[in-house]
Amino acid sequence: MVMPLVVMTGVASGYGAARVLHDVELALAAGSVTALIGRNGVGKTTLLRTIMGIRPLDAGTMIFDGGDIGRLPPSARARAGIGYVPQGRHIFPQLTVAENLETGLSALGPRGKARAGVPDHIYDLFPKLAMIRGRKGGLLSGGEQQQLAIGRALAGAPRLLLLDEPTEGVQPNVVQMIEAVLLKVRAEFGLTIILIEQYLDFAWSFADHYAVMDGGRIVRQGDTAAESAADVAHLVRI
Ligand SMILES: Nc1ncnc2c1ncn2[C@@H]1O[C@H](COP(=O)(O)OP(=O)(O)OP(=O)(O)O)[C@@H](O)[C@H]1O
Repeated sequence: MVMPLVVMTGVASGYGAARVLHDVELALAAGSVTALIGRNGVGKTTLLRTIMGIRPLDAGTMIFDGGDIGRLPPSARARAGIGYVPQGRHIFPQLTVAENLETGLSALGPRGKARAGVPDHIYDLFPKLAMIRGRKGGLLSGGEQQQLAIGRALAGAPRLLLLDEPTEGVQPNVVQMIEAVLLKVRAEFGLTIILIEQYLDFAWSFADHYAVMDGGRIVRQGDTAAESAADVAHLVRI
């Protein structure tokens, strides 16, 4: 059997005394896309933060590519190959599009520092960003900011990409474009992806697997090809 790229066992995490994640068990095959779904406040964002190392691993183990990353700081996890597109995008408003993208190169370590500028393939994936590369991040539309946040994460050449609600606050035609780009990078780079997504139609069109969170645990998971979104909608509805 091929070793999964990510294996989480008994993962617990939270915010100080407020324990949010309890005993999370999740394994991701290399090249797979998993939609992480669930009601508001059940711990989806906290799980991505814990994988990235922004929240501490209070219990359990986190294996990435055969190595234990559970105690590594976020910068080391980024260098190991984990890219993160946070909810709200967190782009730098005073930096230009090009400068924002360059911050993503730090995940490449010394290779990134030696690199002159943003790799062409990022602008090829997002032609709009090439057109507005000199514009300040704070002036971009929601859809442009989302493209920038994804482009910045991809500039670090991750093998695991964590996407927190890429469709939030983005117009339908931009959602389609983002979906097309994600499918392309997945096919070209064999990326493994975890996607937090409220729109089940989008989740089902893009992901191979789904995992439902409730109360800080994964309470159900399966293949999107084997079940319809309607089968799990009641677990997600507010
Ligand atoms: N910085 C923080 N400090 C303390 N508690 C927090 C913090 N961030 C989130 N929480 C709490 O952790 C719990 C899980 O939040 P989390 O954002 O992980 O949920 P979520 O499933 O991603 O929800 P949403 O879909 O609304 O983004 C919630 O009860 C939330 O209030």
